Amino acid sequence: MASILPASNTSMRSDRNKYIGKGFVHVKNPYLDSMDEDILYHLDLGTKTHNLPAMFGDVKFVCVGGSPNRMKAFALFMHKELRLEDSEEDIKDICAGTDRYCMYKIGPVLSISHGMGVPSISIMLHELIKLLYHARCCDVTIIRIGTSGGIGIAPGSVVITDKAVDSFFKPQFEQVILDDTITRSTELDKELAEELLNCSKEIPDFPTLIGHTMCTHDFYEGQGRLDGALCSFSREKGLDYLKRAYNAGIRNIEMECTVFAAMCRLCGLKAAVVCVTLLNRLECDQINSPHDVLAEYQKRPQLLIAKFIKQRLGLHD
Ligand SMILES: O=P(O)(O)O[C@H]1O[C@H](CO)[C@@H](O)[C@H]1O
Ligand SMILES: O=c1cc[nH]c(=O)[nH]1
Repeated sequence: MASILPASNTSMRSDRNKYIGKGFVHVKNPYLDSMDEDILYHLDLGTKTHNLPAMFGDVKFVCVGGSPNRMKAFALFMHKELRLEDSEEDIKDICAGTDRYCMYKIGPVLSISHGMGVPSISIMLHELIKLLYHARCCDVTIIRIGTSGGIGIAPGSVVITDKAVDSFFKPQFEQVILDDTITRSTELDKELAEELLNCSKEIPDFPTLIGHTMCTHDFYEGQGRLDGALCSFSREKGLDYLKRAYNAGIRNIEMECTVFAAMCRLCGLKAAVVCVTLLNRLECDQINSPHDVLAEYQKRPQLLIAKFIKQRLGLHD
């Protein structure tokens, strides 16, 4: 897969402005184009060392999720679903030179892991978005396929996010930049969410709903759990918070959706968040379903996204 550039082909200063608009992925950084080289350190890729347009120019769908194993499994699944001619052994981790993230390319689909939490996904997204920009990708759809804690819905339900909200139930992402806090919108693509919901209706016994998703900066206290190493509130207070979240339209809690929505929106990527729920937080804090049940739950967003991508590509089951 690696396409290494000859030493002479090093300039980044091509006419980049023409790629803004028209569905091209763009960056909002006046300094980038004046750099002679851009090293995507955590992806082990770079503009001088790799021919990014040749390697990634045809990417139309990017799927991201926390776990490296899940994203490898998704890549292998997509390879089967798209019935590509190359063999399964050809699917190699493009980022094998770093153990921060993994990345697989299956035809027009890129599958990438992002680790847990806002800082981890944010670093990956900076470099991924620059990668798509350097590769001159256009009309890219990006989907986070994750796990989450449900609120007031049956475990195993798939939630398609309409609004990504913070711990105060606000549809915004606050980023500390230098010693200032700036607020970015977390609006997601409504049509894409509806398209995904319609797609889910074609899969038998597939509980799916559209709802708000809350992003927290902690799995334990931040999500109202009583079972962390620290807990500074009462059972009643924790439950009251979760009930208020439910009444505000929140149906699940995870740890990346707000920064994901904010960054993708600013850079011209149509984005969706599709997470399965592993438990009902109004009933318990611990994830206690058997391993095989959890493994099957984790596959649900993958099934839906595979169906969606095949529909978009005009492939039928
Ligand atoms: O299943 P993933 O994609 O890792 O996402 C969820 O799971 C992790 C916590 O277990 C957090 O990263 C949360 O957002
Ligand atoms: O409860 C949960 C389950 C998965 N991921 C989360 O962030 N919270």
